[in-house]
Amino acid sequence: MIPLKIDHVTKRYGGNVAVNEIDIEVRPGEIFGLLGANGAGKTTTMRMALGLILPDEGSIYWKGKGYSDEVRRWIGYLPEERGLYPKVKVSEQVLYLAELRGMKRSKAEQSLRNWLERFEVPEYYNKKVEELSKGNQQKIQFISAVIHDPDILILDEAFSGLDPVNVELLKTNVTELRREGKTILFSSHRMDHVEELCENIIMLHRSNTVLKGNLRAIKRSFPRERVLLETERGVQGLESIPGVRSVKTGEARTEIMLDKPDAAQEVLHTAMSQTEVYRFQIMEPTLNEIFIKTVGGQGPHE
Ligand SMILES: Nc1ncnc2c1ncn2[C@@H]1O[C@H](COP(=O)(O)OP(=O)(O)OP(=O)(O)O)[C@@H](O)[C@H]1O
Repeated sequence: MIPLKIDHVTKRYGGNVAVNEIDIEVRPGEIFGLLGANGAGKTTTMRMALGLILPDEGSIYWKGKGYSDEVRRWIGYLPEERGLYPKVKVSEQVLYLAELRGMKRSKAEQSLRNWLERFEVPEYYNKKVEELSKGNQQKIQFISAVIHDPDILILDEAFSGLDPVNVELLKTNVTELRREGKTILFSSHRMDHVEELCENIIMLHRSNTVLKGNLRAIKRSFPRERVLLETERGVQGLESIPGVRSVKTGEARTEIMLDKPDAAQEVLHTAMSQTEVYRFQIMEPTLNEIFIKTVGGQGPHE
């Protein structure tokens, strides 16, 4: 049974289509990437996956079922806009949210203490939210999303506002949840995070699906237009090779962008005819490059 299935879903606001005929299936033990530029339809999709708004066409199934109170308890949500009350104690509000989702108080207390340990902040149990830094509030928000041990997790910009150490800590916990078999829908503008965590993705652009599938296969399907070159001495004349778009020479290496992937061999010949080549690598496109190419220069923002 697929834990989260978005089946041919369309959502309109007035006359505007916010999401057009999209299909998403997220399996157990999977982090599925939901990508798109501003206004592409990601939030609308997540709100439907949470059961907060209804599709106009198509259906959403959680473990094969339509939305109900039971389904609500299976879902954990980390919203992009953080919504903790500053004056209320961490334990009070997280335990309240856990009880709302059907958890017994004693079990919720134990779970909260475990999660605070996992995030290396056990002392926050009795602190007010306003006493915590923004990044640490983010950890508490994440804990609120997972405290009731949901099978389906919807994470919107999970790592925003965190320093690099805490990004790693949260990533470790997200991958641990994947290992436990959770089903995770992951929306982010950070393509490097998506590349690291997601096996499958969907890319939306102006409400439509423009790319979908296995990330490795998607990367293989795009032409390899970037060459890295490390040589003993500088190489002359790379710019004038037909099919070379640009040459950027840095301290230790040269990066060559190609219009025609075939030009790579001529780049290598030219370099070898002039000096010793330490490294020659034809690079796969990064997801960031694919994103920019696919959504027509409307790049992702941080
Ligand atoms: N409540 C609403 N009423 C009217 N239009 C809406 C509403 N919510 C979203 N839209 C429209 O639907 C489209 C998709 O918006 P959505 O918020 O889903 O995009 P997004 O991909 O989450 O963008 P962002 O990255 O900026 O958060 C946009 O054109 C937006 O203006």
